[in-house]
Amino acid sequence: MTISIGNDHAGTEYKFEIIKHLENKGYIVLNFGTDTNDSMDYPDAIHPTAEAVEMGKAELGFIICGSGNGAQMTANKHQGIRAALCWNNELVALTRQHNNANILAIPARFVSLQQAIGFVDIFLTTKFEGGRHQNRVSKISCAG
Ligand SMILES: O=C(CO)[C@H](O)[C@H](O)[C@H](O)COP(=O)(O)O
Repeated sequence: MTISIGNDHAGTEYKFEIIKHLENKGYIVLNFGTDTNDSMDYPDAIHPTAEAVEMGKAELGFIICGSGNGAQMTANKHQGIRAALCWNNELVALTRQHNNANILAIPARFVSLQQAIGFVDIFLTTKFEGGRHQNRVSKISCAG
């Protein structure tokens, strides 16, 4: 499975640790940066990260910034993206089970690295439940 990942300067440290974790598990990772701690504009990294998932180049994605908000807002501008901002294990599981989220936004300044890596594992191993949830997910996209 191929994973898309991107971050702003607040998420760089966590991004590199998450990439190591994913590659150790055999995933192919597409890294859209940033790879430094120099201040940058998160949309510049998040748009290509989301586009890779939207275009099918990656099955799932992770976006990391300080609060996770800006990254999530940016990713959800892409028609094929359902990006969820989560800060505990239950929220991560639920957004896969109920929303079929395909990108997880991680608030690097508000969770530990250990928590973030745990979120990654839950996100990748939790399946969408379909059924009544599929009807709702199908309505997320604006008509037209
Ligand atoms: O998405 C964000 C804001 O909505 C992130 O938290 C950014 O990482 C944050 O805004 C960066 O702030 P900084 O003071 O420029 O480091």
